[in-house]
Amino acid sequence: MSRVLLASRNAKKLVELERILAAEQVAGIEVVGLDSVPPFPEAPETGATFEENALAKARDAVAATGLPAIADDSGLAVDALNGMPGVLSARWSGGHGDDAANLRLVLGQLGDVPEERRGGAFVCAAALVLPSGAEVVVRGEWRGQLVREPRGDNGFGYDPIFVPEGGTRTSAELDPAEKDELSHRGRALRMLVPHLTTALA
Ligand SMILES: O=P(O)(O)OP(=O)(O)OP(=O)(O)OC[C@H]1O[C@@H](n2cnc3c(O)ncnc32)[C@H](O)[C@@H]1O
Ligand SMILES: [Mg+2]
Repeated sequence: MSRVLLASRNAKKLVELERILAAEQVAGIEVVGLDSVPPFPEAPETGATFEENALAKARDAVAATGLPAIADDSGLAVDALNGMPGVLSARWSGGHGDDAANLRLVLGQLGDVPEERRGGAFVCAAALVLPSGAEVVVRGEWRGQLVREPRGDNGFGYDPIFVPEGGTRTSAELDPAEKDELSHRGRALRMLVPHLTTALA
């Protein structure tokens, strides 16, 4: 059994990462969170791309623990805001991880932008880094529309204002399994699974 570290300090994101991997039933691995390893300092996420940040988080985790690590860097890219908040999604309103304030700020910035220009995408770069130094990073995207009023209690972050393409409910109104099936994170992690299997099983 190989232990694999999921290097995220966002509890709700971590739940999704664990759930998606559990559904894939990868044989021979035991997934653990950062609470199972001694604390180590968190490097600031200063990369210009989701991929750079995901790799940096996974590399830090491997360097500190010696375990293979998976990290996710993700966010919302809004067309009418030229792809922002993008890599700044977690701290868009200033403080880190204030989901309600971040979402309110994006809604305010979009203002009266009409339906046809309220498109955007959730993006997730997922990185797997091994103690040998081997690395792989993949990207999943999930397109949708930004609504004017938040709806739903599931998920986290910008889920209450994002209606996935082809649907009518926000991603905060989807059941967890429905979100995982479609989401940027589900897509990225499922792309990573064959690499995980090859590297560790
Ligand atoms: O870096 P870690 O420790 O993993 O945790 P974090 O919350 O800082 O994570 P990110 O740096 O990747 O920032 C992602 C932000 O993008 C938003 N986001 C990412 N995935 C999302 C999702 O599935 N639904 C809603 N918002 C999401 C949300 O605001 C997150 O805080
Ligand atoms: Mg972060």
